[in-house]
Amino acid sequence: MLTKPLEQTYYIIDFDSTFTKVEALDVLGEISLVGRPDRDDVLNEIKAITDRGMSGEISFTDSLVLRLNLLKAHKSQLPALVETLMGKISDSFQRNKQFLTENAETIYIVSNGFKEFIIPIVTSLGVRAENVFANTFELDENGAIVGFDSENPLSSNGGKSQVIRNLNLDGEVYVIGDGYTDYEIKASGLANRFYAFTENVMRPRVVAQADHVAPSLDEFLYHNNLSRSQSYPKSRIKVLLLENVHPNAIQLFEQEGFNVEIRKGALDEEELIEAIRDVSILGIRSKTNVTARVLEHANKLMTVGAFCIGTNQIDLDACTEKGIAVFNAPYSNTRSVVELAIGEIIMLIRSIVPKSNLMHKGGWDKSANNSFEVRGKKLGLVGYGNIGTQLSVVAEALGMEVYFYDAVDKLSLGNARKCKSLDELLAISDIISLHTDGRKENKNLISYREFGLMKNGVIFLNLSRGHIVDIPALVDAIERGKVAGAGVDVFPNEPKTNNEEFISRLRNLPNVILTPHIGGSTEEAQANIGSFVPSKLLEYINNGSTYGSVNFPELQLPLLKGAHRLLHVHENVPGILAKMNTIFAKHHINIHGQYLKTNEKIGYVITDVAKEYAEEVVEELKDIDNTIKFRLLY
Ligand SMILES: NC(=O)c1ccc[n+]([C@@H]2O[C@H](COP(=O)([O-])OP(=O)(O)OC[C@H]3O[C@@H](n4cnc5c(N)ncnc54)[C@H](O)[C@@H]3O)[C@@H](O)[C@H]2O)c1
Ligand SMILES: O=C(O)CC[C@@H](O)C(=O)O
Repeated sequence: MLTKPLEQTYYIIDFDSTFTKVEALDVLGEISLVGRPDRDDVLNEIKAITDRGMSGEISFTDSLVLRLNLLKAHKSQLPALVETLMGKISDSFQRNKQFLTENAETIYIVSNGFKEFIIPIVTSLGVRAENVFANTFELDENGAIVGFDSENPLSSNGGKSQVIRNLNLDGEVYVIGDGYTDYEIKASGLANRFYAFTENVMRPRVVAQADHVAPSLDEFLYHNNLSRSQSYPKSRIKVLLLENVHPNAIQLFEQEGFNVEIRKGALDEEELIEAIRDVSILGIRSKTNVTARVLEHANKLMTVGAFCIGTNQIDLDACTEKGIAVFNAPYSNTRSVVELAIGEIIMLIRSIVPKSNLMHKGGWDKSANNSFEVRGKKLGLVGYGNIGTQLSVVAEALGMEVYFYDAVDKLSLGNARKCKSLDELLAISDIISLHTDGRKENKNLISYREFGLMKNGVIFLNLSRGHIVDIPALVDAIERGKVAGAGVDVFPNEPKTNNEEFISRLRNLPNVILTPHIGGSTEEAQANIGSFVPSKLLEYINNGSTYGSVNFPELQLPLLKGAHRLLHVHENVPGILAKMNTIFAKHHINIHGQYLKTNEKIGYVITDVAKEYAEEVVEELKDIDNTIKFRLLY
C-alpha cells in the first residue's frame, strides 16, 4: 500500500548511540581494561571526556586522542568488540532490516567512530561497506591501537559536513542521529531535515534543533511513509501505568518502544479524565476506578490491564461498548493471599496481636487463655474460586475441616464439604474467610444478620473486597465479642496513596489485624503480575489475540506472517460478517484466514488478507454500520 517518494532521497545515519545502543569506544574500554583495578575510574574518565568533546569544551580531535590513550586497546580485542556490538544494535534498526537493504544504495553511515567495528555491524543489516564513512585506527608494530588517521576529516570538528559536501548528493538528504554533529550537517545547509534519534539517548540540546524527533527508526519511516515493520510506530502509542506497577511491566513496554508514562499512586475520576485523553494502553491496580465517564474521554484507549485479580473497579460493560479489551492477572497473586490468610488465622486464634501489643508496652501475659490450635477447627470459605480452593487445600494440610459455600456449584477439593447456603456455612464455622469476587451485588454480603448467625468467638477474615462487609456491623460484632479476632485487608474506602491517612472505625479494636490491601503484595506476585499482564496487552496490541480477556470474545490467533490483519469490533447484530465479506469479494481480496467470535454484546472478526489491496477497503470496513473499532496490523 505504501509508496516511496519519487525524488531520490539519501539517508545519512549516525552509528554510536543511533545504529547501536551504545558508544563503541566505551565498550572497547570495558574489554581492553579488563583486570585493571582502576577500570571503573578509567571508564568514567573516558565517558567524561566524550561529554567534554560533545559539549565543545575540548575539540573533538583532542577528546579522541585522550580517550585512545586511556583505552590502551589492541587490535586483537576488536573481534570481541564487534561481537558485543552485534548484540547492541538498536531494536528499531534490527526490526527494519528491510528498509536498510532495500535502500542500500542511498543509505550512508557517517560517523566519527572507526570502520574496523562499524563495517561488520552495519553490513550485517544490509548497509554497503563502501557507504560507510568513518575513521580508521593507527596501530604500532605490535598491533596496539595508538592513534587514528588524522588526515580523515571525521577526526575533527565539522568532519561530517565535509564528508557530505564531498559526496555531492543530488536529491533530498535526511540525517538521523543523536548528536550535535549530526545536526550540524543540516545547519551547514547540506541536509533537508534533521531527525533527532532518541531511542537510546536523549540530548535536549540536540532535540531542540531537530526538525522532527524520532524515538525509533519506525517513527522516521512512518513520518516519511516508507515501508516498515510496524504499521504504526509504537513510540506514538502512549502507555499510562498507575499505582506503582512492577518495573517488569515498564521494561516490557519500553523495550518494545512504547511511550510509557508511570505514576506512583491512583488517580481520581477528574485526574484520570485529564490523563487518559491520549492514552492507548492503561495499566491500573485496584484503586483506580475506570468509570463510564472516564471512558467518554478515552478516545484512543484500546486496552486496559488490571495488574491484579479484581476488575470490579473497571466498568466492564462500558469498556465492551467502546471496544476496549480488558485483561487481568487471574492467579498471579493467589498463593500470596492464601499464605497471608493462613498466617492471620493462626495469629488470631492464638490471640497473638493483643499479647504482642502488651509486650511493646512492657507487659507480660504468659497464659493459654483464648489461644487455640487450628487443627480440627472448622474453616468456612465464602467463595470457592482460585483463592478459596487453594486455601482449602493448604488449610486441610494443617488439619482443619474445610467447609465452603459458592454461588455456583463447585467441585470440592480433598475432603472439603459443600454447604447448601451461606447461612449454613456461617452457623457451622469456627473461622470464616471471605473470597468472593467484588461484583456489585456482593455489597454488604456480610452484615448484622449474618454476624448474628455466626458462632460466638468466631475468627473472621476479609481479604477479598472492602464493600463485601458492612463495617459498622463488623465493628459491632467485635465489640460484642461475637467475633473474637478479625483480619481485614480490604476496605470500602482505601487511601489512594501511602501519604493519605487511613480512616476507619476498625482502628484500635482488640485482636484485629489490619493490613493495607497487601494480600497480593509480595515480591513474587508483583513480579509475576508485572510480566503476565503486559504479555496479554502486548499480544492484543501486536497480534489481536484476546485470550484471557475478561470482557472480549476470546480468540487466540496465529502469529501474523506475510499478510495484513484487519481487526473489526462491532455490536453483535446479525449480518456484519456478510457485509465484510461482500467488501472483500467486491475488491477481489485474497483472504488467508478469518476468525470470528462473539459474546452477548460484541463481535470480533479478524481477517488476514494478502498485502496488496485497495486503500478504500479499510474505509469501507470502518463505515459498516454498528462498527465500534477497527485496526490494521502488519
Ligand atoms: N487482598 C488482596 O490483595 C487480594 C488479592 C487477590 C484477590 N483478591 C480478591 O479476592 C477475591 C477472590 O479472588 P479469586 O481469585 O479467588 O476470585 P475467583 O473469581 O476465582 O473466585 C470468586 C468466587 O466467588 C464466588 N462468588 C461470587 N459471589 C458470591 C457470593 N455472593 N456467594 C458465594 N460465592 C460467591 C464465585 O462464584 C467464584 O467462585 C476477589 O474479590 C479478588 O478481587 C484480593
Ligand atoms: O494490588 C492491588 O492493588 C490489588 C490486589 C488484589 O486486590 C487483587 O485484586 O489482585
